[in-house]
Formats: sequence, structure tokens, C-alpha cells
Amino acid sequence: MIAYVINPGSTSTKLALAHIESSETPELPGKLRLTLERHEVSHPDTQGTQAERSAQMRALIAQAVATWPRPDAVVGRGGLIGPLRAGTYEVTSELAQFALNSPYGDHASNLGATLALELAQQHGVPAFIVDPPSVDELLPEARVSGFPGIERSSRFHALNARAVARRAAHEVGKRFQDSRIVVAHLGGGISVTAFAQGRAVDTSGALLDEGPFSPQRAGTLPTRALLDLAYRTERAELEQLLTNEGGFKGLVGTADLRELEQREKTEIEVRVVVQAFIHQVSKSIGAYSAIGGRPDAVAITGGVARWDNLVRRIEDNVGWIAPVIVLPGELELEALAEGAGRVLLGLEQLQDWRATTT
Ligand SMILES: Nc1ncnc2c1ncn2[C@@H]1O[C@H](COP(=O)(O)OP(=O)(O)O)[C@@H](O)[C@H]1O
Ligand SMILES: CCCC(=O)OP(=O)(O)O
Repeated sequence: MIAYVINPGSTSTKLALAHIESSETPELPGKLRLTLERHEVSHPDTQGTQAERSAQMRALIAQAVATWPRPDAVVGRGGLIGPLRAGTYEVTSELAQFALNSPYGDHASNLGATLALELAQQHGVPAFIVDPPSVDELLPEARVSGFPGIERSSRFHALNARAVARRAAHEVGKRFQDSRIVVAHLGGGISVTAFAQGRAVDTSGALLDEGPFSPQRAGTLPTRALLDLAYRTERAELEQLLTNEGGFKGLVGTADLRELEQREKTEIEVRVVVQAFIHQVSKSIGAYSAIGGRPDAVAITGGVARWDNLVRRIEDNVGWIAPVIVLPGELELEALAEGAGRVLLGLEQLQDWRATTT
């Protein structure tokens, strides 16, 4: 089987030509063998209008796939399309349009369904999305916020976190469905999620929800201080500031942690903020490790997990909880290909978007 894989991010779109075949054995039911040819398309300049940037991106993607063999399906990263179960969904025009104008928030992943559908229609094959960031499997007690009318939500790196949790469970000799895993995704966004028996039972979220600050997002803030800030800042402007001018960007002037890895060695104010990040991530891992019993493993992933010395300091704080599995970068292209492959090979049923919205 051949699948085109499309993963739109905030700064680039990652693509892959995936060759997928079953490698099932009685001991490993549903196991797939994947071969991925990876490509990356840097996003056009941000000067143009949304429509111009979108047209430029489509042209660059079309150019990248022009010589690829005909696919059996196209699979894209899903978007914020409402609370739903984890799984693989067929992209319809309705789903694609909903994602483009989602009432659940704006994010680069909202474009994945449309890009997949457009390419799939050119080849007369189905388009899929897998484990969108709005996967919502929270425990009822995890939804309670502490104030009437405010409910905690589930918006996190579901695609990568689930794939990493599966990998971590395997590394400690467990099946994902029979394990407890805490996953800290340290990327452009940060999310810390507790998985129990294959379900994301609680998460910090990643889009101005809760949790540690990120390279440019604010994370959880003291409520009183946030109230004061809210009453002297126009709402849309404040949302933009907390989303793009918070975190490391707001505190030490850059969201590039490769730069900060060097600056930390000589600049005390950078070292304090890096230590604060480690402190917050460690606290969050500890909190999400206290749900239903000690986890079988803690996994640290995302681009920031490439900072070895930073990850080591987090491990020093949380290593007493459970074995720490480090998977720098992300497994999103693999997870998208596997999700499509499981359906194409008849190993898994499609989820129905309209029926499964929780
Ligand atoms: N080798 C590295 N060392 C430290 N930080 C890194 C490294 N590589 C990437 N990062 C940081 O990871 C973050 C991006 O994470 P990534 O998961 O790639 O992004 P996205 O969430 O957009 O997919 C950026 O803040 C970047 O500075
Ligand atoms: C809903 C979480 C998605 C997210 O924050 O992704 P990035 O870290 O890639 O921005």
C-alpha cells in the first residue's frame, strides 16, 4: 500500500511517501512495516494574505509529490474539529471545511484535512486524518475546573503523544492498552498527558490551556495577575501576546532553544528561565504521574527533547517515578501512515466524525 502523508506545522509542512505492509504475527497483532521517504516544505513568507500563503504552500506540495507513484490514500494531520475519540477518520468536504473555520481554535493542523482531501481527489482515492489534536478521552473528574461554567478541555499533541506512549509501553515490555504512560511533548507547544489503558485520561492541553510555558506560549499563569493583565489589555491582543509573545520568547527574547542552550552558559537570566522551564515540566510530569497509580514509564518528546542536558535535568527530577524514555522530535508522520495503513489493510475500522464527537 502507498500513502501520501501531510503534516502542516507552524513553520513548515512535513511530507512523506509511505510504503505500508502488514507484518502481523500471532504475538504482534496489527503490526505494520513502514518505509517512509521524508520531505519538508518550508512555508512561504508570511507577508502575503492567508489565501496567497495557502496557494504558495499548495504549489510547493504539488511540486514535491509530482514524481511520486499513485497513492492508495492520502492522510493528513487532523485539526481542532471538536472533542472526539482517538482513531482514523475519513475526510469529507464537510469535515475539511469545518476544520478550516473551526470554532475550537486556530492552528496549523486545521489545514491538514483540506490538503489531504485535495490531493486524494486528484487521484480518486480516500483521504484520512488520524488522532486529531482535539482527541478528548478525559476522565469526568478531569473535566472539572473548580468554577461553574468553566470546563477543562482536551487539546493536545494527541497524534505524537499516543504514538510515543505506544513506543514507551513497548520499551518497558507492555502493550499500550495495558499500561500507564505519562508523555511530555516539548515542542512549539507543550503538553503533558497521562495515558491509562490506551486512553488520554488527563492532559495539560497546549493552547492557552494549562501546563508549563513553551518556547512562545505562556502556560498556566497566576489567576489574580492574569485578571489584572486582562483588564488592561484588549482580549484579542492579549490572546495573541500569550500565544506568541509568552514563554521563552517573552522572557528572554527568543523561541529558539538552540540559541538558549549556548546563552545559558554565560547569561544568568537565561539560566534562571531555563531552570524555571525544567521546574515546571518536572512538576507537571509529577502531577500527571499521580493519576490512578504510578506510571510504567515517563516519555519526553518534541523538538526540545533534542537538548540533551536539559532533558537530563528533567530526568534527575522525575527519574524516581518511572523509567524515562526520550524520543526527540516526533513520530507524527509514522503515526499518520500507521493510522491510514490500519484502515487500508482492514486491521481497524474508521471512526465516524459526526457520530463520535464526545
Ligand atoms: N537541537 C535542539 N536543541 C534545543 N532545542 C531544539 C532543538 N531542535 C529544536 N529545538 C526546539 O524545539 C522547538 C520546536 O519543537 P518542534 O517539536 O520541532 O516544533 P513543532 O511543535 O512546531 O513541531 C523550538 O523551540 C526549537 O528551538
Ligand atoms: C493542540 C496542540 C497542538 C500544538 O500545540 O502543536 P504545535 O506544538 O505543533 O504548535
